[in-house]
Amino acid sequence: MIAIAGKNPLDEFNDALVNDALELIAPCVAIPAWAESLVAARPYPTVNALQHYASQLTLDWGRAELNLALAAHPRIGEKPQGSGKEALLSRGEQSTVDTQNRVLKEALAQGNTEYEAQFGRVFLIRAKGRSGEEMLSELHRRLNNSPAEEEAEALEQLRQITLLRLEGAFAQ
Ligand SMILES: NC(=O)NC1=NC(=O)NC1=O
Repeated sequence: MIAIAGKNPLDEFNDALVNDALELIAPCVAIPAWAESLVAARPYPTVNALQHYASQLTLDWGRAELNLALAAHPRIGEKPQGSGKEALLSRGEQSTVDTQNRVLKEALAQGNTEYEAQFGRVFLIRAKGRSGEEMLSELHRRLNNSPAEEEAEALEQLRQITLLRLEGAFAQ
């Protein structure tokens, strides 16, 4: 949440120095080029215009961006560690996962291990609004994807996570 006394988040972002503006949106996704392009196109007349351009920029993402971004996304079902903004956001997004449910927790851990063995990267899913059970069934479904299908699905989930975080950062 970009909250500086008195100014609305959009004005704050538009008026900020480049490095401050980059810092404001860095927690959305760990893809520097995305943040740099978004900051370079300031000022934005509305939050909608900002979000539209941010969404357009995500269409260029491929495997390299996916692998870059995954470093900042803890596994589903593992309590996101760390004190950074990303960890805070991840904890919020994953708050629906009932980590007290040992059976679910173990099934997610098992699924994550299988997924990583099969696709060579962390399973990524937009967790906000999804229960742990829903994410487990999505994980099982996606284990049947081909590598190409799965890369496309993972990228779409990364786009959703990123744009939801951006929305949150500019919410009044
Ligand atoms: N591996 C993941 O899917 N992680 C995450 N999904 C989210 O929506 N937030 C995360 O940290």
